[in-house]
Amino acid sequence: MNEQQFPHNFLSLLSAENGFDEESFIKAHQLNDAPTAIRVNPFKPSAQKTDQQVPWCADGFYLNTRPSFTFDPLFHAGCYYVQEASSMFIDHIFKNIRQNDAEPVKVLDLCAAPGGKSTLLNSAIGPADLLLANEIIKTRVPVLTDNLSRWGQANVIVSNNDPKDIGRLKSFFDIMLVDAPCSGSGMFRKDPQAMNEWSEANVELCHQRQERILADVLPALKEDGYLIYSTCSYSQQENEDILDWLCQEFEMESIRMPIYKEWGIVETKSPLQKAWGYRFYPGQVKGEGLFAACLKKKTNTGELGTFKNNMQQKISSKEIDQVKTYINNPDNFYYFKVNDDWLAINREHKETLNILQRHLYLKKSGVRVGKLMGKDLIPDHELALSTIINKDAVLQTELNHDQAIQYLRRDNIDINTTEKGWSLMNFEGHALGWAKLLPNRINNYYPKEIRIFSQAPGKD
Ligand SMILES: C[S@@+](CC[C@H](N)C(=O)[O-])C[C@H]1O[C@@H](n2cnc3c(N)ncnc32)[C@H](O)[C@@H]1O
Repeated sequence: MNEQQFPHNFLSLLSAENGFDEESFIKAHQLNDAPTAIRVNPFKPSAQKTDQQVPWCADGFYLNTRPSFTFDPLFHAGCYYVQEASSMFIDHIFKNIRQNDAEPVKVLDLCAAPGGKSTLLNSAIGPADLLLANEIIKTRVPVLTDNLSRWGQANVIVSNNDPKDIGRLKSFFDIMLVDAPCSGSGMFRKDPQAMNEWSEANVELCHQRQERILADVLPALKEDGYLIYSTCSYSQQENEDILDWLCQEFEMESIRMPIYKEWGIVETKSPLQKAWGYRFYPGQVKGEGLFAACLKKKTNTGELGTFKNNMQQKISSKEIDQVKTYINNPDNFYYFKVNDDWLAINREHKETLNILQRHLYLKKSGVRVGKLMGKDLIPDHELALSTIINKDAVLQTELNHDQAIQYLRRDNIDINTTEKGWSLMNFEGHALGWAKLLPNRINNYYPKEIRIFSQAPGKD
């Protein structure tokens, strides 16, 4: 790639940015050697072969080669997420603003699909904290719920709403991440096609949409709450200009982040000198293009009104006791039903769940445990992947790599077993899902929608 191959005017605009090194940027795009990185799941430790740590994220690691993740059962078990390294800077920001704050927090990830930053935030929060991961586009919600189900936590809710709907939850969240839809120039190296769609007119459209999204959702942030704003664009209109606008229109206060020179991140000051931002340029950092910043809200937008809780279904304590046998530390959770399904969420979140059920379209709430059929539980896939399951209450079958791939393809599995009943199908001790062991066959219950379709291991 040479400089002529970037979209018209793209490089000339970028070269005006302080701290931008054009030569290393062009070279990084010419070499086309985007680093591969994963972020490990702290709740599902596994023997990952990792090479070098991502400097701004303790769970992030670069890999020297890009393996076929599709054919790695540990990927399907939720032991790690494949995420480009710059994005993991959100972890650094989150840990800095959470440092001295022992109070539980409600965290919103507004533009969440496919869930890279949601799984990151889910790792960073504790059980008494809650994450609401929202995605406006309905068809993008399943991938978000699948990724969060793999992560295995019960302190997470997924919604499918417009930012305006969320904005009605006045002063509800302590921290919100707006990883805004943008013109995407930061992904040019990984996705050269994105260059064809880039134009100054589109940057302007994205800028307007970013302002609209932020104005709609900001009422939901508490006074003294934090907004983390990020894009994968290099354009000042989508980045520093947005920060100036937030400071001017909403009296927000910029929070400066500690960074080390050797990380290669460029700290910027917005044109009106109101805010700090953090820019990631390929060639200067080991990662893709990213912009991130953090601001504190200094105004009060009122409170959400109170209301009577009359939405809960009547449920029998006998049934709850039955469900509890499948859960570790069962008294830590609140159990509820949605249609015939039993779900569990960390008990601190009962009230919050109730409020969110009233205001939003919830697509996942805590962990779906399964359906009760008389004395039996028909276990849900989410339960298998969760870290709250009581593994002593169920059968477990350890699979080798070939058997695990057969299972993940939803094929017949070649195993000899004399056990009968529902069994977790494990790989290296990590559950992949359920199968039912019958006297003369095994029924494979891996969900059809997420099974492996490709036949031969290859690069993905
Ligand atoms: C940069 S992507 C988010 C990536 C995600 N945070 C991650 O780390 O995996 C932006 C998301 O914003 C969503 N989006 C698009 N238009 C939107 C709008 N008007 N309001 C809110 N979200 C929107 C897109 O569907 C997309 O999922």
